[in-house]
Amino acid sequence: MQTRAIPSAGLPFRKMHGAGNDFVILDSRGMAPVVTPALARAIGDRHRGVGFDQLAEIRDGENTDISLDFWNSDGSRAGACGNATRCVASEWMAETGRDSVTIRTTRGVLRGEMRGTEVWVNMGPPVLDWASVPLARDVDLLHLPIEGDPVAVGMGNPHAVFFVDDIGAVDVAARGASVEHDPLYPQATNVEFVEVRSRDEVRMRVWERGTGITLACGSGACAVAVAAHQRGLTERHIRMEVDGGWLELDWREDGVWMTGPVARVFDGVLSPEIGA
Ligand SMILES: N[C@H](CCC[C@H](N)C(=O)O)C(=O)O
Repeated sequence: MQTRAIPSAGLPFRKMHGAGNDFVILDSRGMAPVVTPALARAIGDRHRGVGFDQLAEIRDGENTDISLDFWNSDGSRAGACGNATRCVASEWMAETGRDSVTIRTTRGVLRGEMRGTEVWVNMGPPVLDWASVPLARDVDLLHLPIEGDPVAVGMGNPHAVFFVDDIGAVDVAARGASVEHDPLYPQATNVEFVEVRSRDEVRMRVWERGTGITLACGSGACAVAVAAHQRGLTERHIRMEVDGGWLELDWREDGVWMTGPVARVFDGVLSPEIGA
């Protein structure tokens, strides 16, 4: 795809948090996209760039209000990013005064809407067939042949959800890094660890594919809500404590809906040298 160069005046960006999941957001509406894998890595470098969990590039809608592309800090694409979707949906509705938004992503059209003061986003239905997660072969998604008996769920990106008795005892970095590249996941996977506290509340910690430990992961939270309900552990509507705060998930007929805190942190301008 044809990308444009960073203008000599620099590239404006916005830094936002969604429950501590942190994003650099670029707005390329009306222009060619600017992000390449190398630029994503440069901006994502916390010493030489800005640092982020994901980079989100807003693009013109295609029969939608807007489109969104997501990148990880290692330069790979993230097929879904629930918390950045909530951040952008919230900003767009505040700017336009509208109470709903449609967003095209690589997994299809997502919808955000205001419910009172809360911004809810429908992250779409879970993907529950092995080839589309994707997994390498036909296995029982509810009991993967990986130590720790995880559940596989696709939310536009792959997830492996582990249920544990004591989340404080899990070495998220060590386990996450090894499961991320398990051969059962040909495109690698995001890895979630979950302690179920009641039928409506869980605690979750996450290792993100291409990024590492983050304070929250929206698509991961959706995958956890689906996995926990499928295992018979929780209701369809739950509260989830993550390292960066609380999310609320509601698995309905039309998809997994999610809400939680969003924060605008700062606006800045990247110098053209960042891409050099
Ligand atoms: N933080 C994101 C998910 C990033 C997933 C990414 N690490 C991938 O490669 O799939 C979220 O809120 O959904």
